[in-house]
Amino acid sequence: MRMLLIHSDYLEYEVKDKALKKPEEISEEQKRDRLDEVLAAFISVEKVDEQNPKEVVEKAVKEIEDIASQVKTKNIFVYPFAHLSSELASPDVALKILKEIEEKLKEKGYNVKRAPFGYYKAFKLSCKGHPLAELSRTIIPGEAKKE
Ligand SMILES: C[C@@H](O)[C@H](N)C(=O)N[C@H]1[C@@H](O)[C@H](n2cnc3c(N)ncnc32)O[C@@H]1CO
Repeated sequence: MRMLLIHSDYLEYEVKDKALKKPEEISEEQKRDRLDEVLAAFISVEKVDEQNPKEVVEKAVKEIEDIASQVKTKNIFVYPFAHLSSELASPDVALKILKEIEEKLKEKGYNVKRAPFGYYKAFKLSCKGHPLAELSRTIIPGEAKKE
């Protein structure tokens, strides 16, 4: 799994077209959304993650929690982003893993939104620009490498 984490004044998106034959079904409200004072986690789920989805979810949640506490926010935007890797996991596995990351963070008391899966989306982001505002993480079942 590859994650790009951006601490932002806000992240807002608007769903445009389908990017998969069968994207995630979404409600009218999910077609656009916004979160302020947010840690945006752009996530590419990779083929290697299919070997142990449970472990990858746990490690991703731990990394996100770690950074969220350093930048002092409880607002997390889980954003499916297929552009951080050339070895992508299948859409089914990727969606399952992203939903589990969302659920685990909610269980831990974070205010979490997840952008819809399988679409082209317009988005606006306002990176805060402090030293910890732009980070990346690589998570591989069995180990997690930091940037
Ligand atoms: C396209 C661009 O504007 C948009 N931002 C986009 O990336 N859309 C992606 C993800 O929502 C999702 N998706 C499919 N496979 C994966 C995967 N392995 N990991 C994460 N997302 C995935 O399916 C879309 C097409 O790849």
